[in-house]
Amino acid sequence: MDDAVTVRDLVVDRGARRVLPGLTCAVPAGRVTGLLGPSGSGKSTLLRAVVGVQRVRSGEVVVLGRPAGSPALRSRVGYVTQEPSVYADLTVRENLRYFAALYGRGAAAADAAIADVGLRDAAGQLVRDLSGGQRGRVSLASALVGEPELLVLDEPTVGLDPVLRAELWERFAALAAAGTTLIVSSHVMDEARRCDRLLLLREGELLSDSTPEQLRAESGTDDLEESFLHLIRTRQGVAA
Ligand SMILES: Nc1ncnc2c1ncn2[C@@H]1O[C@H](COP(=O)(O)OP(=O)(O)OP(=O)(O)O)[C@@H](O)[C@H]1O
Repeated sequence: MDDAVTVRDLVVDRGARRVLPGLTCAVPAGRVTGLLGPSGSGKSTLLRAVVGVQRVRSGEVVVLGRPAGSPALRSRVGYVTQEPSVYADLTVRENLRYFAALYGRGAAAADAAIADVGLRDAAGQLVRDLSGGQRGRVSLASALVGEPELLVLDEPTVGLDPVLRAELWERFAALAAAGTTLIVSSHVMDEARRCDRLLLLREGELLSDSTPEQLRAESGTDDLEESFLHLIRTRQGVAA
């Protein structure tokens, strides 16, 4: 299987801190890859490097065959940050029509993206009047509307209720089935089971690159949270 993203020996410093000390990993094309790890482990930093907005000290990040951040990737990669980046003084529909137009798409694509994130009933509302979770979904829709080949989503389900969260994960799986590559960061281990592949980060190091099934088998538990803890303890044991 082809890799949509390859990261080799990536070193990133943020402030005085070395956040990624030499990370090597890959993201398979047409799959949902979960990027998991505790708060501060470097997930957002890695995602920023993949979309080409992170200053890197050394190493290589190749995205869809080109260096991360290449102008040619702009319309092929969608990025949704933790902070919703949409226009508060426009309605949901106006936001989506605007983003659709940027990608050369029309009103039908905008409406479809609104429906995809479950906001049809709020389409006429100003974004500033929405809840935080709803605003996040508008941001997600603004990336979906461009139908990018690679979708990079930084904690897209934060603040969502379980029903919506499940619906979004179904949507991610459907996108992957249609050929889109998704990288989804989360620190909710429950979401790990919905991924085809899992990258587990801890303090900027890749603890594991496997599937949910492999992870469970290796640790002898069905609980992915337990598996993660098992992995950390094993590594600490090895390091001691
Ligand atoms: N602008 C910055 N200047 C200095 N250090 C930073 C900056 N942004 C992040 N860091 C540090 O880099 C480390 C990794 O941060 P990062 O946001 O990549 O982690 P994360 O795994 O995405 O965390 P979370 O799950 O909480 O979003 C943290 O220790 C953080 O304090």
